Amino acid sequence: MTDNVVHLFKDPTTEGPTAPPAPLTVAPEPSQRSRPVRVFVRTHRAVVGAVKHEKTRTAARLTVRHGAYVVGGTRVTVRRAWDGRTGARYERLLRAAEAAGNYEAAGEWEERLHRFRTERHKRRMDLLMAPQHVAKSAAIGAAGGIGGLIAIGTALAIATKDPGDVFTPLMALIELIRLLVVIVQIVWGPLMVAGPWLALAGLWAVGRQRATAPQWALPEGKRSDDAGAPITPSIVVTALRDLGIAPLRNAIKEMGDAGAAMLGPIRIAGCGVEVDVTLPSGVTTAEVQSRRKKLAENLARHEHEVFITIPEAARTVRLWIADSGALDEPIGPSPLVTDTTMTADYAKGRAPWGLDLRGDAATISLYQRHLLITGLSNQGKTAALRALALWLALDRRVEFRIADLKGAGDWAMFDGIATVLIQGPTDDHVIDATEMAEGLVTEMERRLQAPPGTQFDPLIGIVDEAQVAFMCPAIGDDKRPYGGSKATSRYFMAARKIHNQGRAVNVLLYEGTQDPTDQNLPKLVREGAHTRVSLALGTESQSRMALGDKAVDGGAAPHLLRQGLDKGTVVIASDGIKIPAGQASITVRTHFIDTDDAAVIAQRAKDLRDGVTTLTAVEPSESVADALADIAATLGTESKMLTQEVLRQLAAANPGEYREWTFSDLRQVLEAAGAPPRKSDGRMVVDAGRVAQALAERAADTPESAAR
Ligand SMILES: Nc1ncnc2c1ncn2[C@@H]1O[C@H](COP(=O)(O)OP(=O)(O)OP(=O)(O)O)[C@@H](O)[C@H]1O
Repeated sequence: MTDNVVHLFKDPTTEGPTAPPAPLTVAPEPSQRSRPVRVFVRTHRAVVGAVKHEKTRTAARLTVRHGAYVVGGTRVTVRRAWDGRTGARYERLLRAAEAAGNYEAAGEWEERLHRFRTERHKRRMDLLMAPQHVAKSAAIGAAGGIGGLIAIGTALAIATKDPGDVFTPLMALIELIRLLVVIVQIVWGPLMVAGPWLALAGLWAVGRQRATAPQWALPEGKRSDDAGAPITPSIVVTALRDLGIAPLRNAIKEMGDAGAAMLGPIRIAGCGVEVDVTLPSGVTTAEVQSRRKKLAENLARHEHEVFITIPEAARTVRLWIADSGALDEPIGPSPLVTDTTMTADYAKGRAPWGLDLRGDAATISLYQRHLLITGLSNQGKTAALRALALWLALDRRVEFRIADLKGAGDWAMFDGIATVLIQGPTDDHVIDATEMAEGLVTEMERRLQAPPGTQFDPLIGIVDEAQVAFMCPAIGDDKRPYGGSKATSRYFMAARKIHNQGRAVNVLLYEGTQDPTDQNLPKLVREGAHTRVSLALGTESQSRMALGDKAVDGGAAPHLLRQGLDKGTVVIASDGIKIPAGQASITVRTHFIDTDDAAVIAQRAKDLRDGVTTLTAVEPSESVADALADIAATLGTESKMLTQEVLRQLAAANPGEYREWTFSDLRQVLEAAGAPPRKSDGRMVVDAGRVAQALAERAADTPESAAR
């Protein structure tokens, strides 16, 4: 290698020591460069930060808390002193008794107040004469005392033979008085300094004992103390006072500590307590009921843990207040599951359904009562209805015909018990369900025509998800719709007929429906049920549909049940279940029987029976009335007839079908058939020609003709 060779790499020996890499920084965009923050903004931030700092808050709470103890303690002490010296206490109790409407007690307090005033007057008169008495007594006492001491001194002088001893006892007394004065002089200074502090400490102690500080000023741990605390009269009265009802607040303020006079005894009732509150005049029970949420919060409970009902006594509300969280505990299995020997008696027995809020077993009689159960989706409607059917199935005389218009298998275990079991949501299933209901009507009419006194086995028709039937758009060959709530609607009319006349002959209809509206649960159908049951619903108006106005006005509130959390909790309006006197409804937490347990119970029911063949559809009932043909028959040979007369003759010929028909029902049928009533001489008549033509068109309207 020569010196003129140029290397293509660096000579490591010629490199100096490597410098550490420079740290990378991101240079801000010129526009992002921070501007200096203004002084007042910085000051504002600093002040807000200081105020919001936890230490500042703790200090503020501490100050307010102890200040409130002293102020509150002073108030309490002054009030006690005032009460002790005046008739204020008697006056307060008198007002409380008056407000509670207890005039007997009011009379007694008035009497005591009068006595107190008379005695006070006497004491004051005595006090006027007191100075003279005191002066006289002091003079006599002093003279007597000095005389006594001199007598003792004289005896001492005789004994010691020293005349100077005559005054020795008197001088000893004077020395004692001087000593006392010296002691008082020494103690007075510190007493004057410590006295106010001692008084302050006393007031603070009274305030602390009476808890006069506001909740927010209490230390963290003590603040939430009353959440779920036991219910005492004072808590109930305070909760009522703070309800936001002015006359109630004023009346309670007037009553002061005696506000508890409004309350009856607080009784343990199941997993909570129950207390009756007699409201002062000017406060309505409805006003208290409408503030359930606020009342619950004032009582440190959730809304669903407080129930307000109206008992028999006038101006009284009954509060049931659950122990905190108790309603969220499971209630245990159904006796139907645990007692494998259980049987049922349709007429005299009661189905074990669950527990009421007091924790007592809730049993229900199903004898001769139609039933309706509603609720939002997935709240336990089917399970609750099925639990009743499973109990009934343990009475081998009961025949079931079931249409489950959801068809998810919830009722599958009744295969082999029910004589009809339709399962599915389609229009065809609704048609089958309608024919099943019409079959019940036929059987009911047959029974109604039997000789009086004939006994019939119970026949229970169950239509679960009945809203599917009411909303079905299908129309039959006779142009009558299966769904809807017109006089021509087949399911609706069948349900109504069973409601009207089925009870007495033990033909009953149980319907389960979801999320009720006027369309999917017509008024006449919901009002036809004797036992009305509701799970959680969305609105008060739905609760009124489900249970009726009377129950809701009396405090029934399924719309306040918690969707999803209160599954299986039902509100019941029925005379089949024991409802406390004066109440219109009762809340029951039902036992949950799942599908597997239901199948086991169903198997027991099958074992009691001789083997039932279950049909999955029914033959259309023979007796379903053909309104158009009946109208034509009524017209006979007449060319026209007054609509009123047609209605009268229809009702006379088939009262079961037409007794409740009105002009609008008649018109609907005729219009649907294309033969509407017309006016003749200013009066509405049915035209025989039009009816005959409609019948002829209907006869010609076959599937084949439609295809042509
Ligand atoms: N008594 C009960 N206690 C606790 N949970 C229950 C109770 N009854 C039902 N459930 C729960 O609710 C679920 C739904 O019950 P179910 O099918 O009876 O409701 P549904 O209201 O009939 O529903 P759908 O919307 O299908 O009509 C059940 O699977 C069960 O988990």
